[in-house]
Amino acid sequence: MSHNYDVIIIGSGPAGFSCAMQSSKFDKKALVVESHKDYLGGTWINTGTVPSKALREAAKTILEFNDQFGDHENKKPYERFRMADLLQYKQEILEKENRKVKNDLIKNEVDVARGFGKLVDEHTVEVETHFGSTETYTAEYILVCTGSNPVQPKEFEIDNDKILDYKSILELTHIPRRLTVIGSGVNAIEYATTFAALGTRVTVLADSEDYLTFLDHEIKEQLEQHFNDKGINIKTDVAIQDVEFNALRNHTEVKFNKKSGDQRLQVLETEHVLFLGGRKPNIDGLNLKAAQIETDDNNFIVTDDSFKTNTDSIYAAGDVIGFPRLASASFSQGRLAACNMFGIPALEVPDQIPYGIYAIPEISNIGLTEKQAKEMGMDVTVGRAYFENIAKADMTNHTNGILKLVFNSNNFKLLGVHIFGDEAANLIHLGQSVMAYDGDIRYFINHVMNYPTLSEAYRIAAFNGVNRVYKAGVKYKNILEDQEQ
Ligand SMILES: Cc1cc2nc3c(=O)[nH]c(=O)nc-3n(C[C@H](O)[C@H](O)[C@H](O)COP(=O)(O)OP(=O)(O)OC[C@H]3O[C@@H](n4cnc5c(N)ncnc54)[C@H](O)[C@@H]3O)c2cc1C
Ligand SMILES: NC(=O)c1ccc[n+]([C@@H]2O[C@H](COP(=O)([O-])OP(=O)(O)OC[C@H]3O[C@@H](n4cnc5c(N)ncnc54)[C@H](O)[C@@H]3O)[C@@H](O)[C@H]2O)c1
Repeated sequence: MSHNYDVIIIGSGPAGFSCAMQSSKFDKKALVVESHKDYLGGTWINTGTVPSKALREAAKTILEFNDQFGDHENKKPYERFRMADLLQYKQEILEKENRKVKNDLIKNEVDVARGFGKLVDEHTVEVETHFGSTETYTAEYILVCTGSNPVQPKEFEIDNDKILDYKSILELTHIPRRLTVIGSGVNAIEYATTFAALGTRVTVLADSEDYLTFLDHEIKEQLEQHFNDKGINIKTDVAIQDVEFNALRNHTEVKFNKKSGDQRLQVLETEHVLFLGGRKPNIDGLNLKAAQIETDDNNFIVTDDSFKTNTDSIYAAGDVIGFPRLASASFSQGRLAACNMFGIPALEVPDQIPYGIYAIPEISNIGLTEKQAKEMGMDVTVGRAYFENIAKADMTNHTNGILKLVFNSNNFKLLGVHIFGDEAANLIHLGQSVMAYDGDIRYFINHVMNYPTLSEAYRIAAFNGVNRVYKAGVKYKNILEDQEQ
């Protein structure tokens, strides 16, 4: 049977975009269906990764300026900088990234259908356009990559004025003096530090006993120290009872209690509340049952390692299939889905992927934490470098940071890298490459690296680790010679 397209891709986020591009490079005819009226790029470009990071970069610049040159007018950033300028900066970047996606699709002859897509059967997608008409398309394969949307709070309502969510925080008209963030995921920590950088007094309320539990314990300690220094107050194990704007007192009240210990009701007065309580897959209205697509208990679409669902012609990728729900991973998943559909050999997404938290400063990690490695019975040693000992960090005034290497004490194989500090999300890739090629930490000693750079932290941490194994420095020569043989 002949179809209109080789592949129909429902959703134009990173998973859909990369599947479309890879399919087109394979000379396959692709159609992207996107329900957003104006923009391509999904959460990635419009409400998630790109705008939140653009806002963060603007806040970081303001912080750096204040830290480096002082606050001579004795004013807080929220009194000196206009949120409108920050928002305009974010908007310009968002528009720029949107144009790139649009142009790339045009250049690669990928068709785009604007409207809400739903499955009719294993090869057919119906698109309801914004004008109320319906178009039907068929393809040999379909990729479902519809992303995710915010979970709504149970205890109160988002009014998008005083009580904000993922989207409305990006439209805030002024820098608040006080902000309460509800949630304790990556997003909550990123926004908490972004607004703290702008001079906002931030409180984070987390429903769990702990947060960011995947971090190495020393990185977490650094983060908590940083929260103390910046006056960011984190309350864990909290049950929210209500959030309400009090017009008489002109502030927003958050009523909550601790889940254990003293459970008396507490009231927090704040200017704005930002609810970041997690996200759920976009499957409503997709009519997955028309193609008997299986979902798990949390409504994420189930796929195998090739991103194929239980129906042979239908693949799924990105947030809609669950963990790790990152733009970074979604790009790879979408591309690999295209390779697998069209029988082009490709490597799988490696087990070890880096995680980047764009707090100010950044946090990034890959591989085993020190505790995990020890729990697995491995003989491990760690090497540390503190940014205060790195010349580049002095020059850029970013001396608050640590890079920690976790490695096998017997053969120096690198098992994990954990960084807290400026450019951590970028720096991690050097460690990632060494790990991917099964390398050991002597790489960082034996290779000449540009100077001054923050990458010097790898060299210092490697020396520190080797020292620790050999206790005294006298055995360096042997170690380095061993490796050359
Ligand atoms: C605030 C925030 C910050 C983030 N920061 C980062 C970060 O720094 N790094 C990182 O790696 N990840 C980050 N993420 C996560 C990242 O944005 C997502 O993992 C990624 O966008 C998921 O990509 P996707 O392709 O699955 O879906 P999306 O990007 O969500 O795109 C899905 C698209 O499908 C469309 N769609 C949905 N249903 C239909 C339908 N039925 N018909 C047609 N179209 C439909 C939607 O309109 C949307 O455009 C962040 C997320 C948020 C919320
Ligand atoms: N740098 C990055 O890579 C990056 C940045 C931001 C977001 N993301 C991704 O976007 C997605 C969403 O991230 P997120 O951090 O918003 O969500 P999340 O699901 O990671 O975390 C939400 C947290 O909020 C808590 N929570 C939920 N309801 C609550 C309530 N009523 N009171 C107090 N706490 C409550 C939950 O226990 C959970 O810990 C994730 O997939 C994340 O990985 C990635």
